[in-house]
Amino acid sequence: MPEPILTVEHLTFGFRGRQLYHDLSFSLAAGSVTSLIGANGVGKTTLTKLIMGQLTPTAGRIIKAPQLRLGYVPQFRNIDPEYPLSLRSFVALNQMGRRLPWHSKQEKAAVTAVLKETGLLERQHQSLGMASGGEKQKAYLAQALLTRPNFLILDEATASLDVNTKTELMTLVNQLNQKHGLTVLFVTHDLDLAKSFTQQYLLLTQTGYELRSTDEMNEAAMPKELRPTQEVR
Ligand SMILES: Nc1ncnc2c1ncn2[C@@H]1O[C@H](COP(=O)(O)OP(=O)(O)OP(=O)(O)O)[C@@H](O)[C@H]1O
Repeated sequence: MPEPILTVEHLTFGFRGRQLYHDLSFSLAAGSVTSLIGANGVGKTTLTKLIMGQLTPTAGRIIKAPQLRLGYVPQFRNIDPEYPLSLRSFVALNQMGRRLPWHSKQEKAAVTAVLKETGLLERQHQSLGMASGGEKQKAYLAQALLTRPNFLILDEATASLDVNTKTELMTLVNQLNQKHGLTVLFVTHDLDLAKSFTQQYLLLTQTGYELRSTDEMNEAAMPKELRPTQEVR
């Protein structure tokens, strides 16, 4: 069993008197692919914020392995067709801490590498505003990959994509997992995607939680809101 890259111990947290988790404990092995599932409002995004250090636990602790480097792919939001940047320039926005006002050779090579890895290289000069939903989502993924994370949180990253595009994105995420040993935490409502593309699931409910292999997932026992696959409107 690989070392845990993240351990949550006895976590308690809530907002204004409403407790979201009480005594939540689990650990994620380096290189594991986990879906984080649960009904609307149960606290999935809040848990990702606690992991990213944007919120502080009321009790308990979150232990990160020293080598952990987090990347975050946000929920897909459509982008104005007039958005002025190309896919390439959008991805390069995440090149933080540049000392020079222009991109060095190495920085350009790093952008090219992530564009290639996400299959966007040929379309790099396409405007982001006019790109397809799948290309936009891959651009967010490429942007997150630019900082070379070894732990990627995808927050409902596929929610408004069509089935083929969701499958393509998750196939790419699985390839990154296999090639680089990337640990993945995939926040989703989609049980089919969780079963097909993740090894285990962390289910949050109002009364507790469970972390199990997706092979053992019993869809009929899942919270009602999760059972039908959410489809694209
Ligand atoms: N900053 C905040 N202040 C107060 N309440 C908050 C705050 N952020 C979230 N909440 C509440 O905490 C609960 C959990 O929110 P969270 O976004 O983590 O749920 P979620 O499981 O990700 O939901 P969804 O599936 O709808 O995205 C919700 O009731 C939400 O309204």
